[in-house]
Amino acid sequence: MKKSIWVGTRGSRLAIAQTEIALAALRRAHPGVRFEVVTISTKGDVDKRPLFTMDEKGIFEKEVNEAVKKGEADFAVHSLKDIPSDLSEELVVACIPKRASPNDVLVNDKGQKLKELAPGSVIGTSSLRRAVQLTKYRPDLNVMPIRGNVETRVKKVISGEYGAVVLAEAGLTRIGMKDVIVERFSIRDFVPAPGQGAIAIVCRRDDKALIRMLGQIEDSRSRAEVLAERALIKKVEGGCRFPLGAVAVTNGDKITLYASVFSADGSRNIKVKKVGKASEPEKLGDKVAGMLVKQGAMEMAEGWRRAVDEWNRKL
Ligand SMILES: NCc1[nH]cc(CCC(=O)O)c1CC(=O)O
Repeated sequence: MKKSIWVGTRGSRLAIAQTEIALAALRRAHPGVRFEVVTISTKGDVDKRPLFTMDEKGIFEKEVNEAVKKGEADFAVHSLKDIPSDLSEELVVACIPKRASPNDVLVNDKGQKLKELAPGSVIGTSSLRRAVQLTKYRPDLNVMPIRGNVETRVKKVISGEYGAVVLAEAGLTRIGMKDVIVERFSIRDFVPAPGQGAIAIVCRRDDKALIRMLGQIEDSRSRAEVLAERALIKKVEGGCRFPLGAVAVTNGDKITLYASVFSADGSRNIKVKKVGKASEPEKLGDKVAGMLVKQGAMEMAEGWRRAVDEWNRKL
C-alpha cells in the first residue's frame, strides 16, 4: 500500500474549500497519489481582535507551517495574502496555482451598490486598506470593525447588524456564496491586497520530490503577479497596519502593477500604475516601490504607525 501525503490547512470553510481546489488539481495531475487532510487551528482562528491592532505577522499561518516543519504535514495550503513574505528558511512556496479574481466586492442582501447605501450605513471591515478606500468614495458611511470567517460576516449583514461588508470575490466564490455580491470594485478604483485571490502551497525546502509534484499545478502568470506585488511590499512597509493596495495583472509578456497608499488622515492618496516585463516581475515591484517612496509612502507608513498606536492605547 502506498503511503499518503498529508495536507495541512486551517479548518475554516474557506481554507477547506481552497485545499479541495488544490487537491482536485493535484489528483488530476497525479491520479495514483492519496492525499489526506489535517486541519490545524491558528491564532487567527481564536483571537478575534482586528488585525491592525496586532503587531504580529502570520497569525493565520504559523501553526500550520510549524506542522509542515515538524513533518506532521507534508505541505500546507494557504491564502497567499495571509502569509508573510519572510517565510521560515526551511519552507518554500512550492506552488501557486492559477489565481482567482483579486477584486474586492460589496456584499449585502438588498442589492444596494456603494453609491446607493443610505448615509450613515454601517459598513463592516477591519482592513485599513478597505476602510480608507470606502471612506474616499463614501465619507458619510460608518465604517466599523468586523471579524470572523467569511460566512460569519455575510450573516452579520443578513441579520441587519451591518448594512454591507467588503470581502474578496475569490473567497466568497470558493465557498459558494457569490449570490450575495452586489458590486465588484475595479482593481484601479479599489486596489486589492497584495496576493489577494491567490493560493500558496508551502512545503519543506528540502522535499525535492514533493516540490516537483506540486510544480505540476503551478501557474507561472499567477506566480509573476504575486512576485511583483510582494517585491513591492518588501520595500514599502506591508502588513495590516499600513493600508497598501497592490495588484499586478499579466498580459502576454507584459505585466502591469497598480498600487495605492493613503495617509493616516486620509488627505493624501498616492496611486501608481506601471508596466514591465512579465519575465522580471520583481524588478517592476521594486520600481513601483521606489516611486511610492519618492512620493512619501514611508512618511505615510510612519503616520499610520502613530495613529494605530494611539487607537490601541484607547482600546
Ligand atoms: N484574511 C482573511 C482572508 N484571507 C483570504 C481571504 C479571501 C481569499 C483571497 O483573498 O484569496 C480572506 C477573506 C477576505 O478578505 O474576504
